[in-house]
Amino acid sequence: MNLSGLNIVADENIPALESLFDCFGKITRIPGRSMKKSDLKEADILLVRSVTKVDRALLEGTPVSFVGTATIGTDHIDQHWLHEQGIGFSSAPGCNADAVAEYVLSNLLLVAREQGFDLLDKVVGIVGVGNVGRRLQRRLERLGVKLLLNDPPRQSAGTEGMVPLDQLLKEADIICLHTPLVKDGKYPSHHLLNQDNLPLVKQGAVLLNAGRGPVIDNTALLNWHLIREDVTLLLDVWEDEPRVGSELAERVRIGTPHIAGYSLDGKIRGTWMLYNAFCEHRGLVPDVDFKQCLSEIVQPVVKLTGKEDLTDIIHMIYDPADDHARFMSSLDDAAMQPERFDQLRKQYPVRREFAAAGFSGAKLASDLKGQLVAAGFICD
Ligand SMILES: NC(=O)c1ccc[n+]([C@@H]2O[C@H](COP(=O)([O-])OP(=O)(O)OC[C@H]3O[C@@H](n4cnc5c(N)ncnc54)[C@H](O)[C@@H]3O)[C@@H](O)[C@H]2O)c1
Ligand SMILES: O=C(O)[C@H](O)[C@H](O)COP(=O)(O)O
Repeated sequence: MNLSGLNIVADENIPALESLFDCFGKITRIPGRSMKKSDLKEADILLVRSVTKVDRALLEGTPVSFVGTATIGTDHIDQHWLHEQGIGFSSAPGCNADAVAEYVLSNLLLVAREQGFDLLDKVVGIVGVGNVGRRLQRRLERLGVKLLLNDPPRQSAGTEGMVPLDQLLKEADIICLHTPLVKDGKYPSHHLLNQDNLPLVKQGAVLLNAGRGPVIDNTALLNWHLIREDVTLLLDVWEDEPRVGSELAERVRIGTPHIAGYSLDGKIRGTWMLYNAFCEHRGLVPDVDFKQCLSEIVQPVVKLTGKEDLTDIIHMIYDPADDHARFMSSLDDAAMQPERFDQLRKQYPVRREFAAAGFSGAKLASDLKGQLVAAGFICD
């Protein structure tokens, strides 16, 4: 690596920055939500997360020549303007997709246990079958769950087996939203679920959104849910986050502060992907392996008594009820204050991905072992 002396300005919530970017120069960490042009007067590299709007207003007149976002979503970035200006750009596609798929699985198993149903008797509809949706599809299929898939952009590119959104809404018992937030073009997803199509949702269905808040019109959702309390809501993302109205929050079975993708593995993978992208941008050869970045993080160990089922084991690694309890205790009468929402995210406990788990104690029964492999654990 023969590059140093650059100024790197980064969101304070990006992990593993020092081990990956120290070699390029001086790192200044600042809060992403309030980042402004004056913070970037001398910046060569800007590294953000989803809470910083990166556009002409932020960057014009600054020396920034490379922008990276350690996230999957890119709706906060004006990529067109960056391209016009010749500013290098990278996001981190798929970096936390496993974490989101695991968040969904943990949530669905929680609801199944509470409501006394078996996921195998339900039809799960996945809207948006990209990095997240495909991982979820694979795990549910391997567990034997029936699926309906909707992804018009992929369908028009030739992928078979998709159904129209209205059909999915009418026929699925569980609906999971994993589209990006797109406001224009041929397949906009802004308010994809709205007052016109929410009434199509089946009696007693489960509706989960771990994409972006504005993919569901939250005002329409609240009004509809006042008369459709039979539908179980699981929301990780909110239309006006970091502000969340209590009226909607109090109607959800699981409400979380946009943390579906917050595994430590996923966050560090995001930083590592930006490191690789920056090396490529400057014609450098990367020399840090992803495994090296994780080497000092403690491995979670599941201690088995022999009585656990799949839900128990998954919830030993990640139980969404804990996040929900923290979220609800942060609501005041009218709303979740933006500072509190951000604080919950900043102080998020270490969460590892299923594949990182080790096992001790009782031997795994072979049928449970098969389910764990299907769910994304590696347990040989
Ligand atoms: N809650 C979280 O913590 C979290 C974490 C990661 C990603 N996300 C969000 O989830 C989104 C999806 O992530 P991904 O990695 O799967 O992205 P991806 O780009 O790999 O896949 C998105 C898929 O959605 C499809 N799509 C686009 N517009 C659509 C529409 N109108 N209707 C149906 N399908 C549509 C695309 O064709 C694509 O296949 C991200 O853009 C991000 O906004 C949220
Ligand atoms: O797009 C993504 O990757 C996720 O939504 C990500 O988890 C957002 O986290 P943030 O950047 O807001 O910390």
